[in-house]
Amino acid sequence: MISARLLSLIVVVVLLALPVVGSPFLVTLMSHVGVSSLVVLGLVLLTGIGGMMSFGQAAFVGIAAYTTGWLTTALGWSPWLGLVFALALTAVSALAIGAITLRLGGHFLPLSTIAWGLSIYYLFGNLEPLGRHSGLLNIPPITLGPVSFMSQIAMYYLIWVVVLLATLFSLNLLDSREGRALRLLRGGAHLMGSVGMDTFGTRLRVFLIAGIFSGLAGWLYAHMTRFISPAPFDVKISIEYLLMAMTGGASQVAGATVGSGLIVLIKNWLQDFLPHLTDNPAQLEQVAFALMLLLILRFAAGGFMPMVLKRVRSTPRTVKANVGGLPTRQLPPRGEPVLEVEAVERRFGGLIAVNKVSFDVRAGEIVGLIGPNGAGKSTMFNLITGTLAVSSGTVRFLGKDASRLSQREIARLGCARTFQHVKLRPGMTLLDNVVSGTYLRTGAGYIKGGLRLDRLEEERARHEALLRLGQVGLADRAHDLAGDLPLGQQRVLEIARALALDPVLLILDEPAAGLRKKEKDALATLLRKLRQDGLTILIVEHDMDFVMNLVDRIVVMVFGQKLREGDPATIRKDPAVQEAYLGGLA
Ligand SMILES: Nc1ncnc2c1ncn2[C@@H]1O[C@H](COP(=O)(O)OP(=O)(O)OP(=O)(O)O)[C@@H](O)[C@H]1O
Repeated sequence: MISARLLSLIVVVVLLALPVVGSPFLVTLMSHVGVSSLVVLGLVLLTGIGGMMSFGQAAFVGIAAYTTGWLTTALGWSPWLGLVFALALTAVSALAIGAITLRLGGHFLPLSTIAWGLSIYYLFGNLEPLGRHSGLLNIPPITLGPVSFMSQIAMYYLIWVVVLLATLFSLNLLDSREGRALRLLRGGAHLMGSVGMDTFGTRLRVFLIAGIFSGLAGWLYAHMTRFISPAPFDVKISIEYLLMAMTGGASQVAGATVGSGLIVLIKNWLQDFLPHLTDNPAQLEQVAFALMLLLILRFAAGGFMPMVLKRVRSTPRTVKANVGGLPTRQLPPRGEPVLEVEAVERRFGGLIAVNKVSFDVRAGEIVGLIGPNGAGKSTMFNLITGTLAVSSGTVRFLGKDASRLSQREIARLGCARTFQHVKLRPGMTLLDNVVSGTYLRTGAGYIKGGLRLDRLEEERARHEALLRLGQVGLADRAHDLAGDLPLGQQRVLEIARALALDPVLLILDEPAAGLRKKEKDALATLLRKLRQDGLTILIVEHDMDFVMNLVDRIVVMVFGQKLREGDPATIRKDPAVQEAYLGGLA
């Protein structure tokens, strides 16, 4: 085992020493690895972590390269001004393309990036001022005061400084508030909305960051090679970038450099070796790459980095105490209406899942919503939390009409929920899953997160999360992965995440399912304690003993309608309710 710190130090020392000990050819090759790493780093964030496939990254590299290339050759501007305009144009293109395509689900996003990549490639090849397919020549080198980056060695150092800074920024970002939003993207919009995160905004921002990393690569590439033509910005090269990400380990930041290094070196070796085998080495190179892709998918789908990380020791960061708390909200006085559901209806085509149901929930009480399978309970929860839109009727939350509000807005008002089908990020620790619940109580954005200017707030959020984990009895497993918990305990973990929102109303969908008797008792004790502290709770649960001994009031639903409402003792004796449950309550 080697420590992560020592390994990083070794990498930096090797990179520093390489121009001294390596051949000029190796230095040039490694500069190309660095440029590719930047693009692939963006793909790690976008595809590996965010789950969005893009075949258009080479086009962003091209936009930046051509912008700086044209401005510095045709207008004679400084490469630094070229950088400003190259990044600005890349950012505007990424935002425009992202705004149009990122709402598309399934295969439409990758398909649209192919279309975009192809159109940009043909645009470069057909515009007279950009030199058509011959490209732009004599692009000037970068200079900084007396320092010129004309030599390959100077350029090498500049490129790797940028790569290391971008890598650090990405690592910091992933360990920040917005980075957690990015890591939750694969959990889906309902999970993100339930903790107040903006799915589309997060997708757009990471698309922008990946575009800017590609833009930086394009700027460096243009002033390194001093000549550009459309070929390196083709969709084929975008596929190569994806191959690099997969080879390194698409969800690992360090995988970007490792994957770029491996593919650039293999490509270089193939270019030396294949001419001995065939007269048409270029085509055989494509075949070799296709084979490599298949082999990686078959035998090492996670890429190279996870194998390395198994041998790297990293100790979890301790959670600091005495950092102060996050802001908390004032709970409404006991007995005041928190939730008012009035004649709410939800149709799915011809099916009426919830049919003009009305009830209310008052501050400081626990209300149970029960009914046989398919009665419409989960649909009702989804209507209350904004996960589904009501067909008609009104949902009022703290006196405010919330019928048309989004999930995020309802979460912001103080409504936190758990899900019938658990929604957690299994590859994140328990602590990180719960910290994601503090999203609305914290404010650090991308810049603060990436530059690590968010530490005090982050420590407070982590402290808060540990307290919530302690409340549900999971503090000793804070640094374990959520996916390692049994399903019943994952439901309890969802409660801790919901509590981290500092809610007024806690909505629990079958929280006791999968728990053992002792764990159910502990959960009931926790919910009673929360009620005592003034929290309002609405709960769907099939375990009748659990519900009857816990709640103050029960609403019974059958076939989408409200059948009865009353205290547990009355409901237990009600013949209509017993009939609905086929004698199950008697
Ligand atoms: N998205 C949907 N599209 C179509 N029909 C749906 C949808 N969601 C729920 N339904 C239907 O609405 C009805 C109520 O379902 P719902 O899941 O709300 O019931 P439930 O009381 O929560 O049941 P269970 O206890 O089994 O979870 C069912 O007939 C279900 O098939």
